[in-house]
Amino acid sequence: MTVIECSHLEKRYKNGAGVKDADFIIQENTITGIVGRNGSGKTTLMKTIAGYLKKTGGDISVFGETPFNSLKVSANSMYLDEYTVFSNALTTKDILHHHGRFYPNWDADLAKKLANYFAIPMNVGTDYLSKGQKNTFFGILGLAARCPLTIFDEPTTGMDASVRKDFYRALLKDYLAHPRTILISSHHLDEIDELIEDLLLIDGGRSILHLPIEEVKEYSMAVSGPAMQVENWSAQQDVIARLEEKGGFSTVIVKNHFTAAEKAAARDLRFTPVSASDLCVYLTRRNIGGIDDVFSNSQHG
Ligand SMILES: Nc1ncnc2c1ncn2[C@@H]1O[C@H](COP(=O)(O)OP(=O)(O)OP(=O)(O)O)[C@@H](O)[C@H]1O
Repeated sequence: MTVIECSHLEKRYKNGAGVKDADFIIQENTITGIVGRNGSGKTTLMKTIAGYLKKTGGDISVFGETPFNSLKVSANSMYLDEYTVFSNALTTKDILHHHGRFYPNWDADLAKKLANYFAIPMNVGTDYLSKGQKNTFFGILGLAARCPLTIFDEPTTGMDASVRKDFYRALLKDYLAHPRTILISSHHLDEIDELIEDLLLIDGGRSILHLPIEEVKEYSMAVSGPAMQVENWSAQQDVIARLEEKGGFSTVIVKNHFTAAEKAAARDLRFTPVSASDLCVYLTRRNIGGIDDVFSNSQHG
């Protein structure tokens, strides 16, 4: 069953930024990683899916309804980010209790065990938790609620490395036991590429790649060697990026759909796989040079 369908979706703010053209379908019971550079539109997209923001163009359907002002979408989805706010009159224990009253699939035992494992204080308001504890607590809410659609917007902000690892493991274990539709955004694709099934890459407000993560890992190849040979060989290929030439050697990133004969013709060239995370970097590169260029020839004037 389709849970989310976006067709040329737009959610533009007054300044023109936001989501400009999102086009994808997400099926029930999948974990999708949403990645993209800072400011690419991930949060805007996820908040539009959750019904927090109203689209300005195109189409969006979540559980068959336009999400903005939809009771069905709010009852069946949960959006969590680091800015989630609860009244300080409520302790963390109270918040767990109230979630149990609101979310029909709430697993109170799991929430309690996770809070205990992650050493979350239970007798304070969320303002008294550290940044990492607060986000871990929100992560626990997202897991224990077992909402049909759960949206984690950069859930591991502030978590230390071992908490991040444990959180993702808890997420995977609970998802396998209780499949539902999960969206998770992250700037660290290499941390979630074993967890997610599909990847949605956003760039400049547009969805530019939506594929199973295993296909993303096979999507491209780095081809290196003497610059002239690389140039000649790649002339007939789909080139994604050309890396800086050094000492007469160069590397191109090409789509991995060349034939065996084409590969055999590239005798002196070296083929290396490109990780999903590196591919996303190449697909969203800006042609504005590197950070070193900011400092070169300027003398700060
Ligand atoms: N309330 C707002 N009003 C105007 N522009 C906004 C607003 N919120 C976000 N934007 C702009 O919309 C664009 C997308 O922002 P968004 O927060 O969705 O990106 P993001 O991919 O989640 O970024 P990050 O990875 O840094 O969290 C950015 O250019 C941002 O400056």
